[in-house]
Amino acid sequence: MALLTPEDLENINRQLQEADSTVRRVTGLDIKGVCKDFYGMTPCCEKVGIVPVTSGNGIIGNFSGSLHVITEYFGFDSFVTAMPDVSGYYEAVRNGARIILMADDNTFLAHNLKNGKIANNQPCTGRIYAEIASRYLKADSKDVLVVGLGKVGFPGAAHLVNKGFRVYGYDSDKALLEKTVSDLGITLFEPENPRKFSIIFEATPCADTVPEFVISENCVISTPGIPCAISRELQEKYGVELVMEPLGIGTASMLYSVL
Ligand SMILES: NC(=O)C1=CN([C@@H]2O[C@H](COP(=O)(O)OP(=O)(O)OC[C@H]3O[C@@H](n4cnc5c(N)ncnc54)[C@H](O)[C@@H]3O)[C@@H](O)[C@H]2O)C=CC1
Ligand SMILES: NCCC[C@@H](N)C(=O)NCCCC[C@H](N)C(=O)O
Repeated sequence: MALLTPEDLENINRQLQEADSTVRRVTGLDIKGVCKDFYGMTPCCEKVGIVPVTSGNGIIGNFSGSLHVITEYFGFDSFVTAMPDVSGYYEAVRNGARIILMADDNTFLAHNLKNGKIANNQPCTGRIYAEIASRYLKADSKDVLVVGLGKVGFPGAAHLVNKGFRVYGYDSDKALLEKTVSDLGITLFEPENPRKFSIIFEATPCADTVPEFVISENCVISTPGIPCAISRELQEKYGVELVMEPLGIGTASMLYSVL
């Protein structure tokens, strides 16, 4: 899995605010409003214990601190434990955490100790970015292009199929693409038969994966993928609404899903 870097998380509060204003333009709701509508739940100051984890590549400098900013932004009462790992988990529970947030190099989870619900960041991220894309107020059809059908992209594509969108899928892994087309009953997107989309959802660990010939004027590109799926130049040339943020929207989706 491509790991976050401290640079990705710089000034997370500003990144979150910018993403929120884009989501408002795209959907008419802020991120909180989309989460509330999507999950049918509203937080009421649940206490969130954030536990740093030292395994694998170890602690990412501002990861826990960013989660503290993010949880507070979405109306939760959160704290980062002084200790990491098992001691940190113990500390979180002893200090009254109702929801635990913690991540190693492979899994980022939210666990509600009271109702037993547990969430994984990858599917939660895919679904919420797909949900935001599906609510685009200026969409010209129900056709959606999905680029990247992995642990984030596949759940997002499945969500769009369930919502009745016509999903055109593309992934550089041909075997995965073929299997996903048959599993989800989506349409294989063939770059040799170019067409434009007003809704695009991207979830790959590569830059510039969305080619110019699929971008329509004022389209929405909803993309958790890091680095960015299009250049700043293309974004400005087509007036693209770019929904992109490195951690907060996916974390909000996890938290709402365990309420
Ligand atoms: N913003 C956020 O909150 C989050 C962002 N991410 C990011 O989302 C991205 C995807 O994560 P995962 O789904 O876990 O990775 P993954 O490795 O499971 O899936 C990525 C998929 O993209 C495909 N791909 C790679 N390059 C491509 C290209 N040039 N064109 C088309 N397809 C291409 C791969 O074949 C793979 O199927 C990563 O960059 C990850 O860091 C992940 C979780 C949360
Ligand atoms: N964008 C959300 C998905 C994050 C994921 N790609 C990642 O970097 N996971 C590694 C997190 C490691 C955290 C570390 N163990 C700590 O606790 O600081």
